[in-house]
Amino acid sequence: MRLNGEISDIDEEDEEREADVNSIGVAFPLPQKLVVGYALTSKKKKSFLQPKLLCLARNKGILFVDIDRNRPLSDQGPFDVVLHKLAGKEWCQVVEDYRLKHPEVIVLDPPHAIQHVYNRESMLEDVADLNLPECYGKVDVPRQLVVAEDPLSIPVDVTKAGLKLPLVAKPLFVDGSAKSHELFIAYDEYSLSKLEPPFVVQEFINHGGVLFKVYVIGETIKVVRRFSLPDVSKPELSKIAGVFRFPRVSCAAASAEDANLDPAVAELPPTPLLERLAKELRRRLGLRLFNIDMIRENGTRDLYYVIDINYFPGFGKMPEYEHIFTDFLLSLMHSKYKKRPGI
Ligand SMILES: Nc1ncnc2c1ncn2[C@@H]1O[C@H](COP(=O)(O)OP(=O)(O)OP(=O)(O)O)[C@@H](O)[C@H]1O
Ligand SMILES: O=P(O)(O)O[C@H]1[C@H](O)[C@@H](O)[C@H](OP(=O)(O)O)[C@@H](OP(=O)(O)O)[C@H]1O
Ligand SMILES: [Mg+2]
Ligand SMILES: [Mg+2]
Repeated sequence: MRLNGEISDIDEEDEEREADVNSIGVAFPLPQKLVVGYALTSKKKKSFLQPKLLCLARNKGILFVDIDRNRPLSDQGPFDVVLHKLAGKEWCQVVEDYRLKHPEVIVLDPPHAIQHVYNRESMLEDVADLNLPECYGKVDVPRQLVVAEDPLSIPVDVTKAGLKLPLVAKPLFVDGSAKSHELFIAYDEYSLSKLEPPFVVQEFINHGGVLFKVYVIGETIKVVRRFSLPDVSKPELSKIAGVFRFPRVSCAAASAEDANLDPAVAELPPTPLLERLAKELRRRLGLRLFNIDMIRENGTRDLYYVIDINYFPGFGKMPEYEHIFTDFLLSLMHSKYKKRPGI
């Protein structure tokens, strides 16, 4: 099946099969309700556009079409939905201009909203402002400060801000590169002066070595457990000095779903808490596709910290993402048509 010269996810063999069936008149053409243009890195295409997703989508009448970055976006399609995650200011501008010119197309998600979570300072601001009712637990963010340029002033700034050791340093900007996911643990504030700004310095929260990844796709949420960095004990802290580098720590982290964990560590955050958090963040961030990394302070039952928010994360690792994502796309269409006057 071709669409304005674009090749869809249906491969040639499938095309032939479809044509054969249609030519002898024993079946109707597959229903086509929704065209989704995608602009993704090859890594993302591989992890997200898996055969199972494409097959399910096709059965539901959803067609994924690869956007050609070398041609104007408006000349391609027409699309019902544009799904994108590519780095660079130029690309952001292309998508922003397209959104203004084509308000009828649902763009996932608006570039300005994505930029907001590509900065580790603004990323957590909305969580800090939330003030959710505390009936199911308290959600906070670790205390942090931004080191913009002068690393020599860090020890004084850390003391002034009252940050407790150990500390985590993370690059301020997230741009999809391996370097922007490099993390440092500092056992003393002086060692941080060796790092290259800009970065954020955050308090390390002991959390029993398990992290909760809360995936959000529209109104659906799904939480999984992942192994995380181990706790730092007081004796360890007093014995060790220096700063230690962890390249791409979260990506390397394995699933902890089937692990034999201490029940107090393994217990998932309460669903009503996660639902409220996701709903509020969806609204405040203006994003529909993201995940929230949450930890529970070790030794507490209900003190949670959000440490990271990722735009259009690795949904390929989310259980049942194929069904959830395709249903989400269809729901977008339903709400779009419901909004039309007279329909
Ligand atoms: N403040 C903290 N306290 C304790 N552990 C932390 C803290 N911040 C980060 N970590 C640990 O380091 C990991 C990586 O940190 P973070 O999630 O911020 O980085 P990232 O590169 O943005 O990850 P992702 O691949 O999810 O985008 C976390 O998954 C967690 O295991
Ligand atoms: O799903 P989690 O564990 O959160 O990890 C994701 C990161 O948060 C994303 O930043 C990665 O996507 P990009 O490589 O497109 O930034 C994303 O890459 P992927 O989609 O290729 O798996 C993941 O590494
Ligand atoms: Mg993370
Ligand atoms: Mg992240």
